[in-house]
Amino acid sequence: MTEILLQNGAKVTLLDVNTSAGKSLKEALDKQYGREKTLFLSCNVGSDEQIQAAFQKIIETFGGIDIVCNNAGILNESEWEKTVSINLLGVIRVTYLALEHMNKTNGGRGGVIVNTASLAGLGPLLSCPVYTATKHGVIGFTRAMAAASTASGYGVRFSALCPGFVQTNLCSNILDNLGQFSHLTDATQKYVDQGVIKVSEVAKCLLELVTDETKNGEALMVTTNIKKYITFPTFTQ
Ligand SMILES: NC(=O)C1=CN([C@@H]2O[C@H](COP(=O)(O)OP(=O)(O)OC[C@H]3O[C@@H](n4cnc5c(N)ncnc54)[C@H](O)[C@@H]3O)[C@@H](O)[C@H]2O)C=CC1
Ligand SMILES: CCCCCC(=O)CC\C=C/C=C/C=C/[C@@H](O)[C@@H](O)CCCC(=O)O
Repeated sequence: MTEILLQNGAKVTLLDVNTSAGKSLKEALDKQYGREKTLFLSCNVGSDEQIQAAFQKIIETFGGIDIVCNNAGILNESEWEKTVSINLLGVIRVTYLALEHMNKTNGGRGGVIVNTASLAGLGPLLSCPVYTATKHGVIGFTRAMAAASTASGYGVRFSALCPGFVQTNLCSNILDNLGQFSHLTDATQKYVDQGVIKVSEVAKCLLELVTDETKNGEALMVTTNIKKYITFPTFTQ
């Protein structure tokens, strides 16, 4: 995701609780894109203070915040409260703190916030009900924020990215983290066996949500053979 943003002219700040991984990635990106194009800051999305400090440093370094990608996430059905704290509460926390800087009614210059949900945010994944709940929550929060932003004149677009299985560390460790639902490994594997998508495909979808200014309140589903904007039921007469 970082690379596609850099390739399209953005300067990118990487925020991650994993300091060693973040520093290593920064070193690699420096060689390819130049030291001035990226910044790495150690940051736990569970901490208001760390997020606020990071945003302050970003503004000092790059002058403002135009794009936020809430991508931090875990899957651990044993440590389910931590899963909620990071996957859902972290998205809400970062969004609200970013809005303080991006909101046009607050002196900001607007922008776009893309939240990484999941296919499990659109349908229940039986082996990880809490993960499923967090991702459903991310989609609901994102869509509500999009409507609130439009109605309030914030000038900030919000959309959710809903990938199927993607070849990453999280995907590699899934079956170890199903907790009381580990007996449903085979059922989960069934979905994995339907195909795993490349990170580059997800990144292209991110770029579309960032650059297409008509996209607000969207949930973009991407799997090995489907890419579609989800239509949700409406209840107003
Ligand atoms: N891998 C997959 O099959 C899919 C993943 N997703 C979502 O994509 C997002 C990225 O996950 P992956 O790249 O797959 O997993 P990953 O495990 O490779 O990356 C997750 C990143 O989040 C960071 N992180 C974890 N807790 C954090 C915290 N408290 N504060 C800051 N950073 C924290 C980790 O250090 C790691 O760098 C997650 O939200 C995940 O739920 C959605 C659909 C499919
Ligand atoms: C096991 C956790 C995976 C963590 C990474 C992901 O977020 C991957 C999500 C990938 C697939 C999710 C599939 C969800 C399927 C459900 O919607 C299922 O209920 C579909 C039922 C309807 C159907 O099969 O037609």
